[in-house]
Amino acid sequence: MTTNQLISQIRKKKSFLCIGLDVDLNKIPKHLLKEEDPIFAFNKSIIDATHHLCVAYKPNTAFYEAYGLKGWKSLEKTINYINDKHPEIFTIADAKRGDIGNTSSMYAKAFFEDLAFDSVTVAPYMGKDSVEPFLAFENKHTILLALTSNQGAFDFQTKTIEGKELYKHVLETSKTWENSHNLMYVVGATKAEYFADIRKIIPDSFLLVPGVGAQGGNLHDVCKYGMSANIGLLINSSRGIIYASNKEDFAQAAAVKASDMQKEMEGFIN
Ligand SMILES: O=c1ccn([C@@H]2O[C@H](COP(=O)(O)O)[C@@H](O)[C@H]2O)c(=O)[nH]1
Repeated sequence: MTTNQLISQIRKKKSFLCIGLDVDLNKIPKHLLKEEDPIFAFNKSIIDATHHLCVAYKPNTAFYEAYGLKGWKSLEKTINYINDKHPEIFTIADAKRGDIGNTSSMYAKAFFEDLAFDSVTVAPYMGKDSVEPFLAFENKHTILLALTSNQGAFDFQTKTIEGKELYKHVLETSKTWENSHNLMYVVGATKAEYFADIRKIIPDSFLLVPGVGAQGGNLHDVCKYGMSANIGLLINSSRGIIYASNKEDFAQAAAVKASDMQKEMEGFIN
């Protein structure tokens, strides 16, 4: 998917909501456990109930890898279902990959070719040659971890090196890499006070923003300080939406939560 297609979808739906599909068999409604593939059955119901309210879905691969081969099959069925039924929706494999170039190329093939995701999250720690193999895929997007939503972000990412915080080095240096137009960045909603500085370095790039809801981040502040001329935000909520109810009405309850967020977002789109 091109960035322009993503922007058109945002303007059409008046939403920049990304729903995180982080499926935990201990949290889904009990009646689904008798299905042949409970994870896919859960995702299908959530997608059917929310696709008109969001512009992106983000399965975190950990929640599928934890169930071995069966989990990976559920992930494959989920991405195929989204791509078949709602090809306009942007898909994110939250896998946080990155390795020596030779290995990164295989990660990129796995997520962009085999699973046909539009984007994958990648850790910047191993540098240019670990990220460029992902960037080589045109109309696929590499979402680099810049300033994450967790407390541990302060261990390294905000430390000053040569007069500048590490996350700023990540933003500035990554802009010089080949095919950097295919980059987006992860910035946590819990770090709203950093958005103005971040926008000085990357005014137009899309930011994937996790951390609203369950982690305490605030949608209003993220929009106020993080929005670009072309919106430039994908705000993710996972647990806050998909576990709104653990009863038979779980999909409708998820749609109500997603609709509340979409309505708040609508106010920021002109
Ligand atoms: O900085 C980061 C990067 C990724 N995540 C992931 O996003 C979702 C958040 O889930 P919630 O239930 O809405 O808290 C999850 O998959 C994280 O692994 C993040 O939270 N922060």
